[in-house]
Amino acid sequence: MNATKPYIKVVVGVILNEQTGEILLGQRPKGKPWEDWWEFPGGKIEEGESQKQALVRELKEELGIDVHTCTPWVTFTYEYPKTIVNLAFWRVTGWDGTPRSLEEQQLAWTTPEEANKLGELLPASLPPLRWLRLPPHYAISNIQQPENSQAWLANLQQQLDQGVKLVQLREPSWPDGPAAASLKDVFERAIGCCHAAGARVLINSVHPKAWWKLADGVQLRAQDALLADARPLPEEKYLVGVSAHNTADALYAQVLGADFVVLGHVLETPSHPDQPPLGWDGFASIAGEAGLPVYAIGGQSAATLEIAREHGAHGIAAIRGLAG
Ligand SMILES: Nc1nc2c([nH]c(=O)n2[C@H]2C[C@H](O)[C@@H](COP(=O)(O)OP(=O)(O)OP(=O)(O)O)O2)c(=O)[nH]1
Ligand SMILES: [Mg+2]
Repeated sequence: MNATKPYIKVVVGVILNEQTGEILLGQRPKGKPWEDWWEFPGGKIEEGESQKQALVRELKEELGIDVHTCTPWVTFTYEYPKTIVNLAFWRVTGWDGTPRSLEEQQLAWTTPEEANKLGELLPASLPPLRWLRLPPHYAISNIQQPENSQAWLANLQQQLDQGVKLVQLREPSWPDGPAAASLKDVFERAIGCCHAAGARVLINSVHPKAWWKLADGVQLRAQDALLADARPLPEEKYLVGVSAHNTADALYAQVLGADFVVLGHVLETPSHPDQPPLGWDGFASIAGEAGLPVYAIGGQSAATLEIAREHGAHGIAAIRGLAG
């Protein structure tokens, strides 16, 4: 990056109506750089302010609302022709008052999918719109044995019925190996169930590369991500997730152009009894640097989604089912 450009720290609110999935965007006021371009409400962090203080102040100034529920989401840096902007995106889910235009800017509620119909969006705001399409729950398979396949498929169907929209197929210890034809059969059936329910499926990189495109993308193990020198599947059609255990793994996911990170394990978990957990503070400090949406993994269930979000998670990933 060019060090002579001004470096601006900005906080941005993803104001989310959790019932409809809509977000609030605004058009930049006349007379400002990028006038008339659409953006998330927000602005520059002032000297001595925390991100949260700046967020609350900006949304009061621009929209007249009093934010009471918000959590850090993704922070990343974007280089414009004349400036370098560090953008801290926060999810805003609770506020008093009705957003109204206080800077003569147009406002619009829209979905992440439809946002581009409003007009031109600030370039740095496009990745967040893509990330917002990632669901809060990421279910991970745990079939283990061919004889468990039927019961597991039934359990998968139950999770899909409960609204799970993202699934990872990961069977590193399949008896005939992770490339077995018997496993491919089960995966093909699982992919069929997921697609019928409008859910996307990623295949773990322990399985043959030829299988990844049967699904909607790949979940790279940390060690496989470090060996890749480019994103292994194109962005238009596929998702790429990266598993991370530390800051270096998470930063490398960003270098690869991955869509998201799965970071853990956060809490004690029977699947990793020997390694110490990151804990929520360890998770938060790595997630804050990842520059991508981060799923928390390790000891997660629906009951931990809120605490995960308070520590900067996009959502949670779990193999033991996400209910309860
Ligand atoms: N608010 C906001 N700013 C964004 C987004 N994407 C993006 O690149 N930016 C950049 C544009 C600007 O360079 C900077 C935010 O500056 P701003 O002009 O909104 O700052 P401000 O509200 O404090 O306004 P001002 O008092 O300085 O006029 O961040 C976004 O989605 N929302
Ligand atoms: Mg602003």
